[in-house]
Amino acid sequence: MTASPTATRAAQRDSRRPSGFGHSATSVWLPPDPGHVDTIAQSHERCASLRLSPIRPPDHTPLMRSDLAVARERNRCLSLHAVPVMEMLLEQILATQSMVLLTDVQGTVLHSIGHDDFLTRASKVALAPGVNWSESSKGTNAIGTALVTETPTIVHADEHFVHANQFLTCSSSPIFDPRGNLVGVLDVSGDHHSFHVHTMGLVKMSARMIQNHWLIEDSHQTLRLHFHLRRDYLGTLMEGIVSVGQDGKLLAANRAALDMLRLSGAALRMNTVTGLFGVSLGALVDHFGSTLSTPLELSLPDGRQIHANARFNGTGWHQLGRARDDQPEALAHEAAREPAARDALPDTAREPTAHPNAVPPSPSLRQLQTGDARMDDVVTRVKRVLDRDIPVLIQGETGTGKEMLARAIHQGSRRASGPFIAVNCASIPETLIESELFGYEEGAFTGARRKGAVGKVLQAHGGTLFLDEIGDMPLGLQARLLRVLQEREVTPLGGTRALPVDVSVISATHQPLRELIDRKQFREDLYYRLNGLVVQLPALRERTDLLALTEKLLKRECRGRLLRLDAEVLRLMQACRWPGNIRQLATVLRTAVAMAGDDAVITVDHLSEDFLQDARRTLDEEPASVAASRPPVSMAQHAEPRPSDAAAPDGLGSAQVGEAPGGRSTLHQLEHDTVRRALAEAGGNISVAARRLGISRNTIYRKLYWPPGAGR
Ligand SMILES: Nc1ncnc2c1ncn2[C@@H]1O[C@H](COP(=O)(O)OP(=O)(O)OP(=O)(O)O)[C@@H](O)[C@H]1O
Repeated sequence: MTASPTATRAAQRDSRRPSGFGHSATSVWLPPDPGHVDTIAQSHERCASLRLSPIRPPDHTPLMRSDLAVARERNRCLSLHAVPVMEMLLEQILATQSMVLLTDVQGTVLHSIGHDDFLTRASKVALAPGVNWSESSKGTNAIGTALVTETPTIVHADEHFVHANQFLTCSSSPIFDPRGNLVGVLDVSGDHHSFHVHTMGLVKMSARMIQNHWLIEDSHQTLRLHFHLRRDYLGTLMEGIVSVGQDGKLLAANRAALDMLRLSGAALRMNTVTGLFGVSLGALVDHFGSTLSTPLELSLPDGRQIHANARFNGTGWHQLGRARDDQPEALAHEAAREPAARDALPDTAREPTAHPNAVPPSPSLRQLQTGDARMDDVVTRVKRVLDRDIPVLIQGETGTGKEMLARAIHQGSRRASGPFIAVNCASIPETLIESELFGYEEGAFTGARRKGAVGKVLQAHGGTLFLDEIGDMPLGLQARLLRVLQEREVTPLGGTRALPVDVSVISATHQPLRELIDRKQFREDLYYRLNGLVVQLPALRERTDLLALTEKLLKRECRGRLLRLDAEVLRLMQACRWPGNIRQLATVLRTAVAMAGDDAVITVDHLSEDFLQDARRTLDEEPASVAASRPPVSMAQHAEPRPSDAAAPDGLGSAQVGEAPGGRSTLHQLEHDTVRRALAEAGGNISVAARRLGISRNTIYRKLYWPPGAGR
């Protein structure tokens, strides 16, 4: 049985009955285990070495609203799976005057819900969305410390480093995505008088629920193996779950599985079901495909016995059976590799092709050209250095599509069949970047994960390593990265053997690296190693293809439905400064599509309050001349689209302006007239007209000089 929210809710209800947790019963605080005291002591040492003050109130400034919106969008999958569980968790602890918080991997609170009385007190110490609760910002606290140790953590009363936080009792559990990456923290915080011994258990169970739900949702057309060392734990939140691809490779796992298998997420993906469980995919399909199958007893490579059940998300077991029959070589190869595959050698360090739902599909470079001249130029320049071993440095504000471009470069290169490994240097806690990048040998350090792990650099072997937010890489590590790039070999932490590695490097930043060099925050030699080709992505407000991009994203969000934006919406979109760039545009459209329900037209009523405020503020502030120069938006000024118009491949306006032939304007004539008028108004300056119309110069030429029906 899978851990369904309902079943678990019942289990939780039962488990709390004897203690009377449902009413305001509290417990006496006792350190949960001997390791707890060490954890707190080590955290206090870290805080002291960071020169944090226990007395001075820490900085509570929350993120700006637009930055919080960006952080939430970045963590959309996490929120999607966590928020329903948070609500359920709150129901369980309602009587304890506490609150439930969700943070991202940097410790920034994304969502908080809770008891009204406590919310008022909590707001004084800024347990609120947008505020950062990492250890380096707030000292020892359950969220920050759980992020460092990657284990469930309680911090009670005066265990908090900062005195102002000592009225709190907090229980946190880290959350890992289906690939084993730490992505955030779930936390319950309340007044320390309301401490309850079962809170930590509830938080841990809720975190497991989030992870299992995410993993199960993410595993399409894959077989899932649910297992445990004890048969009676099958079907509980304690069971391990791994998803297996059609070629027998392991794709994802929950934390319980990784712990039982004693593997990191990256090492898991180098294994096959045969290698780890001693049974082929075909045998599993045969056994569990029958109606009355019973759990199987399987052996792990170290001899431990486990009990396993299997589930399948997809059209049916027979699909997997067919995949198995179609790929005898893959299975033979799988059988031949057996347990040796768990050694993380560089030539086996290729990731299997990621699960189709795990990462967004990579666009081609051509698909990034939607009519903006600066983007055209970026793509042209990037194409010239493809496969020439020239590192690319992508600069641009947040959300401008830096990672999307990096994926497109990888996709267009000879390395496309190799892995694309992205490392966000800003979102990994500073203390973990080194191990995350270079990996570590078993027993290399204490206080965090103790098993060995393959670093991201080695995982990218044969493919592309994407170093996002490179400007945030700590100075000390920059020297180490430079050495790896120069010598093309990596020595994991605690290891002695250097492993050769072949990666193509793309890095990205929103920071002016040259200024960082002047301020001695970025190494000049590393800069010159990374900047073979530097490209600058334009901010959305500078792009001339807002309408084309909007159409593309709207199509993506509508999934085949017919929807258009009305004139006022388009006017506001053109006025908006888009601080979150394309990411923000995508979010605004996604929300609007959802709010529109069955309506055929998106109106101002469907837009989020945040966006409306930003756009209206800009409109209020800008001089009348700027507003007057804004091009008329054709989409909104014409009749309702007919179904056949929706498929028009052109920009938003044109897709909606088709009119019946026979005396009235054709689509082409309307476009032609609009372009001519804009050109006349711009005094014949094609660049100005292009900018005002939101299309590229090339499109202007096409619209003016190509006959109707000619290819675009
Ligand atoms: N050309 C594009 N077409 C459609 N969607 C795009 C395009 N460029 C970016 N996006 C979307 O915008 C969002 C942000 O893109 P991406 O993560 O590549 O930006 P980024 O510059 O790397 O952001 P950050 O600096 O915050 O890491 C993603 O959801 C992506 O799918």
